[in-house]
Amino acid sequence: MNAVQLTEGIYCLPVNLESYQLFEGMWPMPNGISINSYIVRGEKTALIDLVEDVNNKPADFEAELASIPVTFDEIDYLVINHMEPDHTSWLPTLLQKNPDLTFYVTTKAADLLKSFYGVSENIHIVEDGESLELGAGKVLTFFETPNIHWPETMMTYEQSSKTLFSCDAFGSYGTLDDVYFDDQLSTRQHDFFLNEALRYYANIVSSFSTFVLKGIDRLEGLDIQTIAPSHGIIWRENPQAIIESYARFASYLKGPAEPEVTVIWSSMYGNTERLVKHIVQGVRMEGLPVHVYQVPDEHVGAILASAWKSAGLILGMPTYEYEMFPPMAWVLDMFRRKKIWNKKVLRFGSAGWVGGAQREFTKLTEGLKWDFIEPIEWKGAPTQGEFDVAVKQAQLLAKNVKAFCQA
Ligand SMILES: Cc1cc2nc3c(=O)[nH]c(=O)nc-3n(C[C@H](O)[C@H](O)[C@H](O)COP(=O)(O)O)c2cc1C
Repeated sequence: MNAVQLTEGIYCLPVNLESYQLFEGMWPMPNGISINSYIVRGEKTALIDLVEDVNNKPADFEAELASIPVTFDEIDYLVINHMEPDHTSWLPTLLQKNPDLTFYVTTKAADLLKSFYGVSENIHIVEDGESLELGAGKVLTFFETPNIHWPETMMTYEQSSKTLFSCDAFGSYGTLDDVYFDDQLSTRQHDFFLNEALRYYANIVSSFSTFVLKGIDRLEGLDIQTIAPSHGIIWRENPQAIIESYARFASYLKGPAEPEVTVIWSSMYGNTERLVKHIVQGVRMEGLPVHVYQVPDEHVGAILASAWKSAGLILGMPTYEYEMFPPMAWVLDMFRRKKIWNKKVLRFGSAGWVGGAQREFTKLTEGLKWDFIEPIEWKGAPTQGEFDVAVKQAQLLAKNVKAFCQA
């Protein structure tokens, strides 16, 4: 693949990771992901972010660099917006090819450069707002945006083209194959990338939502014509679309999220499962979209995206050894880690004798700022009475969600 030109002297070098890989070693990527590096060329040349040293992917990066053409010894500066290894793990090889390049990094990134790669020379630590003149009109300015997504993170802005190299912020899952810019997308592809942005956000960024909002505030007043993230599509027709999407995703932390309900259920022998269709019916009677996931069949990566976006959650799980069915406890632990907060919530589930799931549910959801309605728990098989209560409680939950979203 060739490098993709953004404008005179500025190129994207996207490298695709395939869908069989797990991102961060745990997140399924049904549509893969791209890792985008950028070249900015004035009289001097800067490389912004790097490729992961995995599955021979650096060979793609090298081919794209050669297509510009830029040789390794022509790279004067390596700007590292973010030290996570998906953007840096090929650094030792790059240094062998060009030992003379100068790093442009934040103070915290300099510490990580040493601990991850033993690099402590040729480092220029940038001040927040500092600029680097590359010549031929190209000027890079650096903005510290800590904790989107690691503490050392910064963004880089190229003044002449008004391009913001935003690293993980404004990124999405999904490979870049034959389209690279938002103006090349069909409506379907546009929706696809916004959905991939939501799933990426829920998996990778959601815990840092407060910092996302701070980062977006920090960019206030900056004339941004292009958002060039380190994952996914480049937004040059309407950069506000992805900025506003990220601001909206971040706002779900405090709620309300969207007027939708996510139902997540698990069942060993079908007693809990038998309530699901009545639950769904109750939500639909209130006219709200409802998304249904079975645990553990569905990976928590997909569930997180739906739960993050929904103002209402309904969770079904039976009792297992005096606690809840364990795969559901794992989902709830992930909800805690990823800050799935401020939701309207209903729980349902079958037990055999004394129960125990509800007790653990109460414990695991402490601190999530969830607003519960009366749970539905019964012994053994559900009766018509439980089916009726399921419809009624799901309807009540949906009503609460609507009121929450209108408030
Ligand atoms: C391995 C196992 C452990 C269980 N432990 C408990 C328990 O500690 N307390 C309880 O009240 N019921 C317990 N039960 C009974 C289930 O909660 C009960 O069968 C329930 O109806 C299962 O719901 P399901 O059909 O949706 O899986 C256990 C069942 C199994 C299979």
